[in-house]
Amino acid sequence: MNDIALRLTNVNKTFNVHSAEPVRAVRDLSLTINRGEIVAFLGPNGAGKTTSLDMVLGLTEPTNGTIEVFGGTPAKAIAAGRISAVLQSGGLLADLTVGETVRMIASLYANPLAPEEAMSRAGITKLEKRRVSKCSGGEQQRLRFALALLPEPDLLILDEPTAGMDVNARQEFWKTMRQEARGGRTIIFATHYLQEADEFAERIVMIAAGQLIADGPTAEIRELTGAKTVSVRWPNVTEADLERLPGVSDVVITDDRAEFKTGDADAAARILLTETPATDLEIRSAGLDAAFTALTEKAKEASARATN
Ligand SMILES: Nc1ncnc2c1ncn2[C@@H]1O[C@H](COP(=O)(O)OP(=O)(O)OP(=O)(O)O)[C@@H](O)[C@H]1O
Repeated sequence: MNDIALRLTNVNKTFNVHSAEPVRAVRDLSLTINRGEIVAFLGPNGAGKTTSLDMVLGLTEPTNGTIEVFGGTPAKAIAAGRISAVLQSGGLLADLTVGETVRMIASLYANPLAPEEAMSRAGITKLEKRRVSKCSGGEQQRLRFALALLPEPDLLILDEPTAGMDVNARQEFWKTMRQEARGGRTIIFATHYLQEADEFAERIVMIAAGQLIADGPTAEIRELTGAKTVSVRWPNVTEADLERLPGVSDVVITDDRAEFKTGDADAAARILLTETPATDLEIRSAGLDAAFTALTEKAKEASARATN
């Protein structure tokens, strides 16, 4: 059996090709996603996430390059009910109730999941009789999720699925989604919430200015910046004491502790523990936020070099 769910090969999408200012929304994107993976497309506004996912969903065509979903075209995968999506907005009729909406969409499929089951899995059974117009943003997202489950897709695409949800709703949503993933679905979601990618995805594909800037397991992406935060207990320490350590920056001294960043945490730790009064040493990897900023800067520099 072929284990590949999605393969993009040198995909480009340029809007307004013939205008004076074409927009290169996606540039030479190549990646392979296997069945059962949970992947976050992470990037700032305008990075090209929605455009990439729209192409996977067959809503727009690449300018060039190829996209294969389960070995065929996106259109074929959609027709077979193997791929479905929870998109950012739109697509709901305000005057229908939640139950009517789910039953109506279910009637369009040959072998859908039972509407009650879809509502139950999306956690909206209690909302069955409520009009869509009266549902909160988060509840409407759950309804879209119930609709996406109807064809029992192998690949679920979620474009900023928790936009408009508060913290509790967001956590509930991801709890449901984890259960779906355990059932063997491939899940790809776009987000600019670094924490969401960090907590939920197994793999992060970082995109900035239409280009892939990093791709790997979540922990690996966090490691990519190299910089680590070192914290030690050292009463009466001064900034001058820390300056002799390698690559120190961002020093913060509070009460009896000092915290700083360094690109060579091992060397700093060796000196701290053998040549100074420092004790209780902790080393942390930089957060995803820092990794993202550093990688975006690197991508900008690379892009500037390429165009100069
Ligand atoms: N139909 C279009 N015509 C012209 N430009 C477009 C079109 N759709 C998107 N773009 C441009 O393509 C770039 C990528 O947009 P896209 O919506 O894919 O980014 P995104 O990463 O999903 O951003 P966000 O997080 O804000 O949703 C942006 O510069 C956007 O303005």
